[in-house]
Amino acid sequence: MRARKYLRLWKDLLVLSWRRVPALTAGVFALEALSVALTIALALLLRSVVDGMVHAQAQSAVLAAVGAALACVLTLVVNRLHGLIAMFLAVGKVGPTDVDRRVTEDIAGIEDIAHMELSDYLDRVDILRGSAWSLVQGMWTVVRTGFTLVQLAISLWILGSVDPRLLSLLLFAVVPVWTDHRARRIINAMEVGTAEQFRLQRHLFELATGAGPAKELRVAGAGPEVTRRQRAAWDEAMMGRFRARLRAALWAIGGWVAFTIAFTFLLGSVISEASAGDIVLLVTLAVSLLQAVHNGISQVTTMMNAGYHIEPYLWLQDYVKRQKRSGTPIPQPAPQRLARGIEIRNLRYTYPGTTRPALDDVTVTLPAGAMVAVVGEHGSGKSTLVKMLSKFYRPDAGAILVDGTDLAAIEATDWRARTSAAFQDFGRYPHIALAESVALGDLAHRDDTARIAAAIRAAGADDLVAKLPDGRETVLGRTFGGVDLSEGQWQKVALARAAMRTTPLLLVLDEPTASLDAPSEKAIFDRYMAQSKRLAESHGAITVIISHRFSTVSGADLILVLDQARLVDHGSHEDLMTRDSKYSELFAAQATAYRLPG
Ligand SMILES: Nc1ncnc2c1ncn2[C@@H]1O[C@H](COP(=O)(O)OP(=O)(O)OP(=O)(O)O)[C@@H](O)[C@H]1O
Repeated sequence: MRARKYLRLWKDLLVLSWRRVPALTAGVFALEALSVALTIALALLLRSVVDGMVHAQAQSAVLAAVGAALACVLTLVVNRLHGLIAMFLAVGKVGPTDVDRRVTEDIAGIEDIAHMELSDYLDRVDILRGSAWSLVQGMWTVVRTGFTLVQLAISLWILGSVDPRLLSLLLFAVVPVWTDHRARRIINAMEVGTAEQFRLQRHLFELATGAGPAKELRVAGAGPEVTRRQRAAWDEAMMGRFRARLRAALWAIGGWVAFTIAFTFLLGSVISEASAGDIVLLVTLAVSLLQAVHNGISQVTTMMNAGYHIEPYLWLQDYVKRQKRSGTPIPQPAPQRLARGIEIRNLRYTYPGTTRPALDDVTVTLPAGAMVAVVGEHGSGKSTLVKMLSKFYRPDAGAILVDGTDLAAIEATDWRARTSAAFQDFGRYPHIALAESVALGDLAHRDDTARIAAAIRAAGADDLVAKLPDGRETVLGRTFGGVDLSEGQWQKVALARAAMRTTPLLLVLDEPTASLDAPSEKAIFDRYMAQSKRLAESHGAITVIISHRFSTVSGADLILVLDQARLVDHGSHEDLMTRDSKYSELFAAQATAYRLPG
């Protein structure tokens, strides 16, 4: 089963290579065949040289010598060309462009984002990152191994014709192949086993050296501790690797020692019964046989090495297939407008790798056209709820019904096209101009400058644009030589992105003003209130806003109060304030702290 999958993958890659670079692909095959022919020809020509000399046939000896010299020169040329074409051009052209693209398309093709939190997935993607060339190289190694086997078979046939005992060399050759295989397996298991430690140490390294966390680490004096942990993670991973490599090396050396002893013994026993020409042929072929076995072994090793990349690649393909299969067979389009609203029914969700649900048995209806606020303490499940409304995760239990249709049955891309969102952990995209960054909110309208300008205005980012050296065309972020922004300014760009879509059914604002000053916050909220009303009137859109500032949510039509993954209360501000609710408790606490009017 596994072998069949490997063969199918190699066949796919060969077909891909043929389609993409047919001349180079044919060239590699031709060079491989030529290389085998030259090796055998050289051995036979050398025998003719010696036999010609022994039997005083000068002319045939000279001719054979010229042929042998030509074969040597050609072998050198073929080897050079092979290295250039096979490894540099064929692998380089197909690997990064086609295979890497397949991997990113596969990953992007998964509807939800739950896999991005699975360590299983992360470990494998870590291995696959930038290693597409290795998959293609693996395929070419298989082709090369095929030609090596042909060379081996011809060499053995000629050796057998001199003395059949020499055929037993093949049996001895199996020993180092097997021990090398074992060694590779030990190394593969170790690579996967230590991937998490390496990811951890890389993360800690970035933490210790990155500009972002530098301030916090210095103030807290946590730098040495982060460095200590990074070193510990590195040492543990390296020690694991060292031990595995040592064991692997012992296996490999053992196999080679056994083979060399057998080879020497066999040569010694047949050399006395052969003619002078045969002896030259035998030695030449034995050397080439040894070379072929050695090549075969290193090719098998490379193939095993490719297995290290093939396994995660196949796992990812299977995973993508399973995910796609588990979706709705015939997804439905999102409605044009919301008539009733979104019904959340007994919703439960637990993040992969955790045991406590982030949302548990949440039931509530968000009426069409409503402005809904979600409040609750940190970690109560607010962001999880809006991410589920955006169809990023599949519920463990319960459902989200959009005008009566299960969200799970609605085409994800269609639903996302009708969703506008500014998330708490918004993206920065520090390599493109501000206008382009805003246009990412709705790529279909990326050239609509009027819409981009309106989105910037809606997010209150006009002032920011006025201050930038090239206005909307200013490249943002220091990483690529652009202008860096403050946290609040980045957040305004994210908000502008969320304002690009003019007809969303769902507008999600997860702490949209957390990094903004009070006047900006007030102005933006007033604008969002107005926008929310406009969207509600035109197509029944629902706005869901998460905020820790109670003064801003009190105007919402419906307030959801989450506490430890559960919905503990819901209603309007007035409703909730008249009751002895978690909301009134939190509101009172904040009012005392900020002297809010009740
Ligand atoms: N990617 C994740 N993997 C595992 N657990 C997570 C993940 N994201 C959130 N959680 C956990 O789920 C629970 C709810 O998190 P969520 O982010 O929804 O809370 P929140 O109310 O939005 O918090 P905050 O106000 O701090 O943003 C928390 O216990 C959190 O630790």
